[in-house]
Amino acid sequence: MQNRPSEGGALRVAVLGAGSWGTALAALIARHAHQVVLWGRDAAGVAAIDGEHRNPRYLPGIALPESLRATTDMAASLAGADLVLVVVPSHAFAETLQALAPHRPAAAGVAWASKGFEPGSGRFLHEVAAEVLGEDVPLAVVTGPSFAKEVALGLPTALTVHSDQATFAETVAGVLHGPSFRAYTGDDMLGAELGGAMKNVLAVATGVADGMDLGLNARAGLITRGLNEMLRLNRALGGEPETLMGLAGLGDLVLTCTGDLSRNRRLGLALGRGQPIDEAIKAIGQVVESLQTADEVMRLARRHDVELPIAEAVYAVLHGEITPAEGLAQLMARERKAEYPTALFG
Ligand SMILES: NC(=O)C1=CN([C@@H]2O[C@H](COP(=O)(O)OP(=O)(O)OC[C@H]3O[C@@H](n4cnc5c(N)ncnc54)[C@H](OP(=O)(O)O)[C@@H]3O)[C@@H](O)[C@H]2O)C=CC1
Ligand SMILES: O=C(CO)COP(=O)(O)O
Repeated sequence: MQNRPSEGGALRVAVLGAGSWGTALAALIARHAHQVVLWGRDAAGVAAIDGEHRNPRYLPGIALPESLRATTDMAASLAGADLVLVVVPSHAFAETLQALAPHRPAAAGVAWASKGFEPGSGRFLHEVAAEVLGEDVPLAVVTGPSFAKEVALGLPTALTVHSDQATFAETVAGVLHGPSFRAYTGDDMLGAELGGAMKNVLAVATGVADGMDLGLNARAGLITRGLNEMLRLNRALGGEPETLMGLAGLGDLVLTCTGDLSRNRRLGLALGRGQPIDEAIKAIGQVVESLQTADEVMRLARRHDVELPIAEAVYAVLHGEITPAEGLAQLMARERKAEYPTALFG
């Protein structure tokens, strides 16, 4: 792996995490003529990306740009970087930030495309980032409906970049935006992260329902009432409702609840068909964020006294406390009530 000097207008971007999403985003940014170095911890995977321009484990059969460089040396990936994009699973987020901190060039802001919370604490990733990196480092979250495979294939995609610093959101959106990729911006990191995390839990619920052949009405009902759960927790936490009605919330919820490329939906499908959870996780063979996120969503819900019946049923199914059939019975037996007992907007 050899770094080249950057040319006019092109930024140097370090992408940390060489799984399916990190590789797809690195390839997208490299196709936009920026200089991208992808860091991964697996030497064989990195060698295939750097030398053969492919990632056989995570994006089989997809050609990557020849300009995309890859390395297992994190310090080398960060040398001269204008921008850092972290794309590891949420459980590895804090340790990756700690590892990158000493090598981050002073001017490089840090964005991430991971979806979830810090396991065990329920902390948002922007809270973790501010603590590890310090309050002065520009931070941004990249989120929205975006399956890695489709982005890697160059299919049209729209997502959103939220930051407290408008200029940093513009910088991050600027490297992502291109002929087949629309990157919007916003300033609500909390709402954006909440949507991206919660949709994974709700995708398990619709997967379970579809696995049990409960029909299309059940699926639409779960998506809509799931959105309501997102909005209720978001209101208690102080996020903007508009964020949840956009790409970071509704958009990603619809994608993940209906698209079979979703690993969280596939976990739900397997559980709904009666497959044991360990077998299902092994068969998926990639990160399934809901396994940690369900715990953290319920931790936040209890802390803020918000009722989330669908997320709670998913939590109980994932922990083997109830069967999918019992989860369904539990949801259907709930009291009849107003659709909006309290206003969610305004
Ligand atoms: N895939 C997608 O379509 C999308 C994913 N996301 C989010 O992106 C994040 C990453 O997921 P994704 O790329 O899909 O996951 P994958 O399962 O495709 O890949 C996981 C990657 O993370 C690496 N990894 C695992 N643990 C660690 C660790 N402790 N330190 C460093 N690297 C580690 C793996 O390395 P190794 O191979 O060595 O195990 C692998 O490169 C998740 O939060 C996910 O929700 C968001 C939008 C779309
Ligand atoms: O976040 C995603 C799409 O936006 C990917 O979803 P899964 O993690 O369920 O595969």
